[in-house]
Amino acid sequence: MKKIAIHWFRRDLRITDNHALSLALNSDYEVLPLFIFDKDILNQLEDKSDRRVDFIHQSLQNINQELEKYNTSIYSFFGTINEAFKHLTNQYQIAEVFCNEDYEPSAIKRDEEIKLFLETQGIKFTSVKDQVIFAKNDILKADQTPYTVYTPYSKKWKEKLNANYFQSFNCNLNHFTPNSTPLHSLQEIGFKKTDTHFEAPILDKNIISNYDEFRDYPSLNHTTHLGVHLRFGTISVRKCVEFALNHNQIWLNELIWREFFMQILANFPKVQTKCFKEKYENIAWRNNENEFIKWCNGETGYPIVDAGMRQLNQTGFMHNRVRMIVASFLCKHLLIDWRWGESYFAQKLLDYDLSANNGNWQWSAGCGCDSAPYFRIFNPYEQTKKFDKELIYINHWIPNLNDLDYPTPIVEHQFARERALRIYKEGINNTL
Ligand SMILES: Cc1cc2nc3c(=O)[nH]c(=O)nc-3n(C[C@H](O)[C@H](O)[C@H](O)COP(=O)(O)OP(=O)(O)OC[C@H]3O[C@@H](n4cnc5c(N)ncnc54)[C@H](O)[C@@H]3O)c2cc1C
Repeated sequence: MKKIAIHWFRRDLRITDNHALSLALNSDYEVLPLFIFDKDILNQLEDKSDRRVDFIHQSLQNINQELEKYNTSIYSFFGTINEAFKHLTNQYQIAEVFCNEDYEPSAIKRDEEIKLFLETQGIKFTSVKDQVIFAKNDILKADQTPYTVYTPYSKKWKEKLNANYFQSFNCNLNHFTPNSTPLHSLQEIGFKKTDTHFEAPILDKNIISNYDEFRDYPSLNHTTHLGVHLRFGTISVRKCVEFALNHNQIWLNELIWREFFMQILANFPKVQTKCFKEKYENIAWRNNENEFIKWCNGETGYPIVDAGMRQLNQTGFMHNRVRMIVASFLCKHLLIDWRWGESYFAQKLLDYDLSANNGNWQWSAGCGCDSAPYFRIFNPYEQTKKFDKELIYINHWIPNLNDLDYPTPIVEHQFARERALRIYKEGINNTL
């Protein structure tokens, strides 16, 4: 049997400018493209119409359409990662497995285990940087410790950047091994098609060039919606960074925030469950379940909060400005533990990413690295005046705003603000 190499697709669902794929295709072996529908992950998803699974499935179908021209297709496996590699090592003579690095703690553990298993079989495991420009240890302070404040991190990030970092990786698509096994259907893996239409990833010059001017107004929808594509690698971050450099520095800053939070999670994995600033663990959250349900359903009686939550529930997306408002509202106005909100977003967001979600929730709650100070409490009414003055966004998501059945405010703003200030202060001082 001829020896082959495997390219294991994970968060890199594209066949151009893909680092690990380019290495595999340049190796001495023909390459089998692999995707594993990982039961350990899929079983955790309660909603069988999960938009992320649909997105992944559609992206794999798109890749297969391209691969057809090269007489191959993705070899899909439905099971656990261990089962997949046991099966593959029985089925094929594998010389090497290539993949792109994934920096989430559970993925790091998974990759270490698979690497060990493959090595016992005499198979090399090669994993390389692809989803970021700078990974965990690439941008460090002079004393070789990680940055925990964004501004100096981003300054160093920009100083270090040069054209080599965003050079495209050439993928020689003629070097695949033939394969004709069909992709598992959504049904076969226990999921359903959703009603979401996924736009192809586009670096839209109009949106990006004017990003700084319009990005904060939710009704204008003037952001790129590339979050999901960066999350699953259907666009290359190198292309995005190159485009940002040429068109808009503020948009570049957003891409750097993404990497900032990724290196925070990788260097401080405790943030996955704990406040970055430990003293915030002592806040006496009220954690009222009924209020939480109202927040989730967009029934707080605060129109900008409710509009955001309804947008999230109906589409899987929420505008960044509104994400900040609803998160602040949950933690400060309702005094509900940020982890509850984080976990709700994790279920619903199409662009859900552990590091960005966690980092931004901790930022909003005041307990994260480089957070908004705890006494900065967004006033939802003032935010509306500034960013949705004509109520266009609100009216879109709450057509019955003026009807009698629209709820009255769940809590009075000034009262909630003072309560939050008191409870936060008491919590933080508890440990001094
Ligand atoms: C409470 C809260 C939770 C969030 N959860 C997530 C999440 O799970 N996944 C996620 O990708 N972003 C998250 N964000 C950040 C931000 O809201 C989204 O990245 C952005 O709204 C996505 O829209 P877009 O793709 O049009 O991005 P654009 O505004 O066009 O920005 C381009 C890209 O830059 C990155 N980016 C932008 N802002 C941030 C940021 N503040 N932190 C990290 N990366 C950023 C994203 O990859 C984004 O797609 C969260 C923000 C808040 C306040």
